[in-house]
Amino acid sequence: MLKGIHVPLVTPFDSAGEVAVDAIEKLGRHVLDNGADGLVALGTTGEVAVLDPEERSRVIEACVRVCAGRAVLTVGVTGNDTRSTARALRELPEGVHAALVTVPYFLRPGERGVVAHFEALAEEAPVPLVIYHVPYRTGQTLSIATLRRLAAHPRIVGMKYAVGGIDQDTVELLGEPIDGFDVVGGDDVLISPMLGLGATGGILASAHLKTEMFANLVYFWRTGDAEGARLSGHTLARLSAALFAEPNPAVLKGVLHAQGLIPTPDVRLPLLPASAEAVARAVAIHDDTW
Ligand SMILES: O=C(O)C1=N[C@H](C(=O)O)C[C@H](O)C1
Repeated sequence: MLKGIHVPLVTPFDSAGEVAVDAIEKLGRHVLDNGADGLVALGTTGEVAVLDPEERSRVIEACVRVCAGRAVLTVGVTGNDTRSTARALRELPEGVHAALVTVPYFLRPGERGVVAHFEALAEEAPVPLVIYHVPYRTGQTLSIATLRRLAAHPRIVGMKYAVGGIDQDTVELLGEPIDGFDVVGGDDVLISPMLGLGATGGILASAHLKTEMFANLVYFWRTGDAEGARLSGHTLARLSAALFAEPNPAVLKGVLHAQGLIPTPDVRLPLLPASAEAVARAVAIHDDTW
């Protein structure tokens, strides 16, 4: 289900600070036209934490319209308590294909708690689950044994793996692929080595830009063109590093606005707008990338 490039859409705001639904649709169509395999609504990049429930629904509905009949739509469902996360999952509308569910953050319930959480959610969810494993944000590490146990669940179909590096666990996890379970990269700068090790794709904020090149990167690794993959991987990593120079998605929104793809570069507090220098640097690297 999670093969190729999936773009976690930013949530554009208009000049009055409201969610710009038209811009979501325009941007979603733009990245799909340029080779993305799917969209992710309400990711970290979509500033899910600062949207109220009604805004979240409007974002999901816009993405359902964009993806209908043409692409995979995954929706981020955040929460660190099992009951309210299960409720949010049950409320997902038709047209959503999978839910990206974060390992419970901040509480640090331990590995057994994490397994119990996901097993309970998998029973209730109307769509398959993709686990978002990002220990530097959640504060909860997971062993290989736990990852494999979760992967064996028939309703858990993949994992966005973003541990901030590539270590022995990464190599072990990708070294023995599990049938029906896709591991996708979620640390943008590391996507090329992750694909080289066997990740099936990526959920990458950076892929709003140079989407076709990101799609080609997946294709190069899949078809064994190591030279092409290495070259585009290094080039795209430079772009990603510039986009993540300040807290995501501030710089990315600055670049998308500079390109006329979203009406304002605005983010909501506690995020601050990107500095002019960071945006100018990312624009320069972007314009120099092919
Ligand atoms: O929203 C997402 O999904 C992503 N969030 C990550 C982050 O903000 O740290 C980055 C990744 O590109 C996708």
